Formats: sequence, C-alpha cells, structure tokens
Amino acid sequence: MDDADGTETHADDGASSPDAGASDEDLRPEGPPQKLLANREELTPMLSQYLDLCEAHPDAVVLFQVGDFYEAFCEAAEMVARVCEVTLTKREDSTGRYPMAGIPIDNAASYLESLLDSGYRVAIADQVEDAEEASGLVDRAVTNVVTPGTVVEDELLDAATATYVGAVARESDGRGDDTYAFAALDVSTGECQVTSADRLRIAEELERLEPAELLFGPGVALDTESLAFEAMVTDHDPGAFDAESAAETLSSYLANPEAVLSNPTERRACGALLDYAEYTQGDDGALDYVSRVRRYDPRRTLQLDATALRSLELFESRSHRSGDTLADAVDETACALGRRRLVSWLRRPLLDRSEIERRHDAVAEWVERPMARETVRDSLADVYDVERLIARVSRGRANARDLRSLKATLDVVPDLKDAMSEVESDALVSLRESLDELEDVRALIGDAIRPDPPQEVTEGGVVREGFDDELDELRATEREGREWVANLEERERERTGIDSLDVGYNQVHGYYIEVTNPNLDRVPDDYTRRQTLKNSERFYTPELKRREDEILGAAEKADALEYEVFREVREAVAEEADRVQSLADSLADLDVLTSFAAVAAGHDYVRPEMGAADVRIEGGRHPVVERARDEFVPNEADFTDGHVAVITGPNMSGKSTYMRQVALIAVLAQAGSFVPADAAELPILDRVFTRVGASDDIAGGQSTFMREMAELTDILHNATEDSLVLLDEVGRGTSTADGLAIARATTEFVHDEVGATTLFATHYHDLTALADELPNAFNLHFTVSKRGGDGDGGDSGGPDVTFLHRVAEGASSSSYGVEVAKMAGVPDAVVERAREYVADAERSAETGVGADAEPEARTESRSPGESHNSAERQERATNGRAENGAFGDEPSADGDPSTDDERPTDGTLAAYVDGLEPGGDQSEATPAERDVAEEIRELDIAGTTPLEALNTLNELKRKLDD
Ligand SMILES: Nc1ncnc2c1ncn2[C@@H]1O[C@H](COP(=O)(O)OP(=O)(O)OP(=O)(O)O)[C@@H](O)[C@H]1O
Repeated sequence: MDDADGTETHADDGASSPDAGASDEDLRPEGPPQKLLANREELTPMLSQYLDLCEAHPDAVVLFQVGDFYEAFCEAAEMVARVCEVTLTKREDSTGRYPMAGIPIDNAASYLESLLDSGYRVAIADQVEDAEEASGLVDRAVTNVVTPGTVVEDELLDAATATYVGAVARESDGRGDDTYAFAALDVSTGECQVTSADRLRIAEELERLEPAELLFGPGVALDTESLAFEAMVTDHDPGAFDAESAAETLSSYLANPEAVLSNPTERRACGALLDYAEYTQGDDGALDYVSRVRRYDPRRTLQLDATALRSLELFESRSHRSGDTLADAVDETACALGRRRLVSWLRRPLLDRSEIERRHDAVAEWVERPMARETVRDSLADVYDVERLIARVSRGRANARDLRSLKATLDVVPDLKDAMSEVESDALVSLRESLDELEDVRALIGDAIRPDPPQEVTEGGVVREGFDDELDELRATEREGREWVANLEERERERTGIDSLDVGYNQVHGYYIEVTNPNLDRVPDDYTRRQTLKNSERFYTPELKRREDEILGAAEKADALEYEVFREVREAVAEEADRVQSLADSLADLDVLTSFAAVAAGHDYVRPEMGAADVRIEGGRHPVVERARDEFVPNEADFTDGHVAVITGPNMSGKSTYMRQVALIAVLAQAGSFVPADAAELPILDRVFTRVGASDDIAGGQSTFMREMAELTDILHNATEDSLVLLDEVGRGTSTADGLAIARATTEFVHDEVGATTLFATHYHDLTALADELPNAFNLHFTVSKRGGDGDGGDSGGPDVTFLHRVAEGASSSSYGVEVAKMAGVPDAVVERAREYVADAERSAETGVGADAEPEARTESRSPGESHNSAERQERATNGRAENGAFGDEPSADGDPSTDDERPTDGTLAAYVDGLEPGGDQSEATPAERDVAEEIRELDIAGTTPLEALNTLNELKRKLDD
C-alpha cells in the first residue's frame, strides 16, 4: 500500500496471530517499542522513522500513516488491536517480525474515541509529502497529538459542553503562603481563562470547570484522587512553567501579558498551558485563534463547589437520565453556542447586583415581547457552532462546507438585528449593536464557495464560477473537451456507419472508441488499438488523445487551482477570526437570555427581586421535580424572621426537594434567569453549601461518616452570613447520640457564629426544641393527611397516609416510617406487625410502662462506656420521655412539648428490645426469644434504614414464629 516504503499490505494475510510479537503484559504501548530499540541499527528506513517519532512523543501512542491506514507497531499494535477491535497482523522483514495493527484513516474518529476512552494520548503522524512524488521514504510528521483535554475533532466533542485542558502553577513566598494559578483552555474554540488564589479555592475551580486533562507545574501536589471528577494528568515539560519560557510563549498571544494576567504564577500557568496546546496541535507555532485569554476572579461569582454542583444536580443527575438536571430544565437554547454559554452561566452565577439585574431586564423584555423573541429564536436555530468552526478555519482544518456554514450563520445576523430593532433593555441593546454582520466575510464566502460543496477540498467542485478567471478558463477548456467527446459518438457513427459504436472512459486507459468484433472491418485507418476485449476492440484517434490530455490536464490543474483558491479564501476568513469570535460571543449571550425568557414564559417563572436582606419566596417550585410530577405543590420559604429553619417531616414528604428548590431558585436568579415561584425576594448569596444525606453519597475511600464530617467542617469554616447552607440529616452516619449531638451543635454554631441562611432537614425531632431556644431559628414541617385508622394501635388497618408535600410552620409530630414502608411494598404482615409495635411503644410512652420496666440490670448488660448513657436515659425515662429512652442515648430537650409525642420507627424496635431485656419479664422467654433479643441488641440502629429495619423485623418475627 505504500510502495515508496516497500511496506507489506495491511490487509489480513492470514498470518495474524496474537503471538506475533512481544507479549509482555508490562510493556507500555506508549513510547518507543523495545524490540525496535533493540534492532535500531538494522531497521528499515520506515520503522526507523516510526521509532524516531515514538521517541519524540514518549507519552503517546504514535499512529503512523501508511497510505490509507494509521498503523501502530509492536506493543502499541497489540494495544490498538485490543482497544479498537481491529486485526493484529505482522510486518516481517530481514530484521524481524513486528506486530502491526491499523485503523482506516477515513474512519479514524471512532477508533480515536476508543483510545481516548481507554486513557491513551495519540500522536497522529501523517505523511506530509505526496507518496508518489517522494523519492524513497515518505516524509512523516506528527500533525496532532489527540488527548482528552485537547481534542478538536467535532466527532469527539460534545456540542453542549466545553472540553478543557488545565494547568496549575504554584509560587511560594517562602513563608508558607503559596499562590496557585489555574489556566484552562478549550482548544476547540480558543477560549482561555486564568485565575489565581489559594490552594483550596483553586481545587474548587478545578471542580467547577472539570478539565478533562491537567498539567501540574513544579511543586504542585494536588491529590487528583480526591477530585470529584476524572482527569488525565499529563507530564508536560516542566521547563514550560519557567517564568522566562512562559513569557515567551505568551508573547504570541498577548501584547502585554502583565496587563491581562495579574501575577507571575498566572503567567506561568497560562504560558505552560499554551505551550502544551501548541505541542498537541502539531507544533506549528502559536495558535492564532487563541486570542481571548481572560483573567477572572472566582470571588466575583457565586461559589458552587463540586459537592453543591452534584447534590443540586446542576449538570448531572443521580438518575443519569437526560432532562433531570437544572441545566436541562432551563435549556431552551436554540444553538450549541447558547447551550455551552448557559452551562457556563449556571456554573458561575453572578454576585454583582447590577449585572444580575441587567440580565433580568433583558429576560423581562423578551417575556414581554413574545413575537420578537420567537423570531429571534427561530433565527438562532440556524446558527452553526461558529466558535469551533472559526477555530478550525484558523487551524487550516476547515473545509468548504464549514465556510458555507459560517456564511449561513452570517446570513442570519441581519434578521436578528431586524427582530431586535425595538429592544430597549441595556443588555439587548448592546447585544444588538455588537452583532457584526461581517458583510465582507459573508460576501467573500458567498462569491467564492459553491452553495453545496463536497466534503473534500482537493477534488474540485468547491469554487464558484466567476470568482477566478484562470480557474474559469481551465474549467471552460475541460468543459469544451468533454462536450467534444460527448458528441464524438454521434460523429463517428455517422463517419463509420457503425451504429453500435460507443465512446467511453475508464480510469486505466482513458477515453476510447469501442467497436464490436463483427464491425471491425469498418474501422477507419486513423483508429489506433488501445485494448482488446472478448467481443470488441477499443481504439483511440490522435484527436481523441489530444482532447483527452487537454481535458485531464485542465481538470487536474483546475482541481489544484481550486484548492489553492479555497485556501486563500480560508486564510482571508481566518484573518477575521477575532470578529467571528466576538459575534459568536454575542450570539451565545443572546441565545441564553432568549432561552431564559422562553422558559419563564412557558413555565410561569417570575422575576426575582434582588438585594433583599433575607430570602422570601412565595409559591416556590423545584424547577426539575415540577416537570416530572403531574401536580407539584408550591411552597413558601420565608427567612425574614429567622435564618435557621429546622425542617422535620416524614420520609418522602418533600424535605430534600424543598431545600434544593430554595438553592436552585437562588442559583437561577444569580445566573440571570427568572425563577419558578409566584414571587421571590432574594439576597445576593456568596456561596451555596450542601451537605446531603449520608447514604446518598458515594463514599470514595473514606467512610461515609468521615466524608460527611469533612464536608461539614468545610461549611462551618467557610460559610458566611451571605451563604446558603443546606444540611440534610447531618449526623445520620453515626450513633444516634453522637449524631444528634453533632446536629445540635452544628445548628447552634451556624445560628450563633455563621449567620448563614440555613435549612436543616432532620429526623431528630429533638432538634425542633432548638427553635424555642435560639432566637433566629424556627421550625418548619411537612404535613401529611391521614385517612382510615388513626394509628393509635387499636386499628390494625392503621392510617392511610397521603403526602401533601406542603410545608408549614412548627415541628412535625410523626415519622410515618411504617406508612412509607407500606408504600415501598414491604409485606402486609410486616407492616401490620410494625404498626402493633408502634402502638405498643406509644402505649408504653403514655403509661410509662416501657420506661419503668427498664431495670438496673440493663446497665450491667452494656459495655462500660455506655453506662453513663443508660443512667441518663433512665433518668429521662422517669421524666416520662420514654421515646428518648427508646433511642437509648439521646440528650434531652427537656420541656419541649413539640417533641413529646414523637414516635420514631427506631423507637418501636428499641421498645421491643426493652421488653426482652434480661431484667424484664423474662420468666417465659423461650430460647428463640432470647436469641432474637440478642440479635436485636447487636443491631446498629442508627446505621439501619427504616426499610432494612423492617426487613430485619420480618426475619426476627419469622424466627419467633418458627
Ligand atoms: N412540593 C412537592 N410537590 C409534589 N411532589 C413533591 C414535592 N416535594 C417532593 N415531592 C416528591 O416527593 C418525593 C419525596 O421527596 P423528598 O425526597 O424531597 O422527600 P424527603 O422528605 O426528603 O424524604 P427523605 O426524608 O426520605 O429523604 C419525591 O418523589 C418528590 O418528587
């Protein structure tokens, strides 16, 4: 396939076998293959060239163009064959046998994707000279290193999200105060952003942007394991982080780097990053389209760390269903530019009230002008991803279709401006004014490029007639020649009298006149034989030959000239990349503002009033859950009389949804959107913290409880009075006593020291007492409606519970755990038995039986460390608070009436245990009952979910029945 190299064909020659070469599992497929290194002196020129390229790219798998394939050899071949599921063949020459695997170039993207997904970087070594013209070995060079963070191929990129490569640099002041800088680049668009801060905040920035690939400068030791996203860590030349070389790299991108990047650390991170980007794009020098290097200050945006992004399901939902994230719910953008901008606005909601209100003004205006808005959206739907497209143009990778797509986008601009002719809000007016029609570029593409050009740019059919005189002449010659040939058949039939005479063309022999055998005697003298077939002969005439040369010569020249002309046009367009990029920028903003308005109009969102002292939301809804439910119950959130809300209510009653909806409303408002509520007054939050239920979390390495506490520490250290804190069942991951103690202390701390707006959902009903003690705390609870039995135990049917999902003031009075268990499908027998236990426990509580029955002996049966709790419990039990005794070891919230009638599910189990205590009425206890008692005693109640508890109960009951 590559004659110049004397290479074997790639096609499977039957010699393929998995053991065709070295099969050492430990060999890395990247870097120079051992076997080639060993034979270095004897290698054929081609393999020697391959080896050189491998050595120059030790971190990457080199794919080496051989004709229509990209080939890999030795260890790399084995890996490519495995990962890409292609046949492993071999190449054999006098120096040895080398495994070989190849992927077809035409279809390379999908294979590249597999390689990237498997964690490899790929260096593409293309033939950089025409194989036919090469004397000897074809020259090859790495034109592109494909890595997860630097991919530019549309097929490998998600249209809706930006892909970043990031670099982190560190500078130490010698006194322990380090500055960290983080630079991130989207190589597909040229968007580059840089910031610096302390280590923690930079780690947060990484999590916010989630780069697919990271470079760490000298001295940076970030534990990537602890990051909440997966990134490839790349070792790039540490020298690129040096101040001097970074300055040199930056000089190609910024006229005055010091004016844009505020400190040396930022310049080092950015310089190294751009150096790496250049390396991946084939080392052709500076990337012209990276002209927007921007510095940003994370303190100017609402902080959302990885935990918050995840638990609020901004961009990824736990269900992993599309449509289940906030970004999906408020996405009515019309083009990819808008969708990516929406994500970036939601990632970085604003802090500046006037900037926020500027967006709200624009949304309000679009809500009021539905006709114009919809016209704008229709036009935006015709906008291509010009941000990536212009980057391709600058890299010299765009084809003629790309240019036509750019033109189609530019065609839309006048319509957009028209539709916006009457807008008044500041943001929309300045967007309208910034929409550059790029009339020159549009005219150039319109005149030069045919409306429906082919994919290939080297085979003609690209440039319009009338654009280039020389090209037109060549095409005319070609056309005339073809016409002459087209009429030849007719003429020759007439001249020779052979009716069956045909004129045709084939790749090998060119034009011919075909005459069937019976007519051969009538062939004129000027016919020369070209080819003999079974039933006919093919001829040519001197004139046909001359015409053929003319046609083919003109066509070939025209194709080459067209490509030349196309490249000139492409370069002329690339010159205007900055203008195209700022147009893309404006279109993206416009799309998001229009989308916000479309969502607001379609889903009854209101404009929030910003700058309030406290959160006050009327009729608030959860933007995602409300779409999934037929009937969503709106709820108030009023923090004007207190900033700490303790929220109780049965499982499934809507606590988590409620808390998240408050946060999502705040995030949406600060991103510039209207909000799902009847009315909203909102302060400008500096940060949203979330600590959600322990069991909801992925406990990566750490114990769930440790993670919970680490997150809590973060909140308690970093929250301010402008923060919003969501705490969902803090303390659940440990013993009840510790959990309650932590929850209580946390609430007090947040209340007294932090002052943040806090929503604290809890099953510890004792916490509700805090509302009486702390002036700025108040109780909220979720109500249920009961039908049927009243749950007093006398009615074995028990109550039928309907969740109202309605929040109300005050503390809730019951956990309804058993009813939830019933709804979850726990067998009726178990549910009924559980109800009996609840009723027993309640009777015990009323009469004090359970508590009184607890004897001294119990203390002895416990471990020494717990004796204090038992004593304390007994003391409280004597106070008639049997349900606390049932929990075993909770601190008392004496005198709080709201907690007196609580009946947590766990209490019923513990009450059951109490009844079986050795010191209780054990005279008739059977061995089975004693076994059961023992098992119950060993249960970790605090670490057991209600459902597990009921299943355990079912099991225990079965044992007793047996
Ligand atoms: N306001 C509402 N209107 C309608 N449905 C709601 C509402 N709030 C929540 N829901 C639905 O109720 C179910 C339970 O909600 P959620 O998870 O918020 O309850 P919870 O009280 O936090 O439960 P748990 O204590 O078990 O974690 C969800 O399926 C949710 O879709």
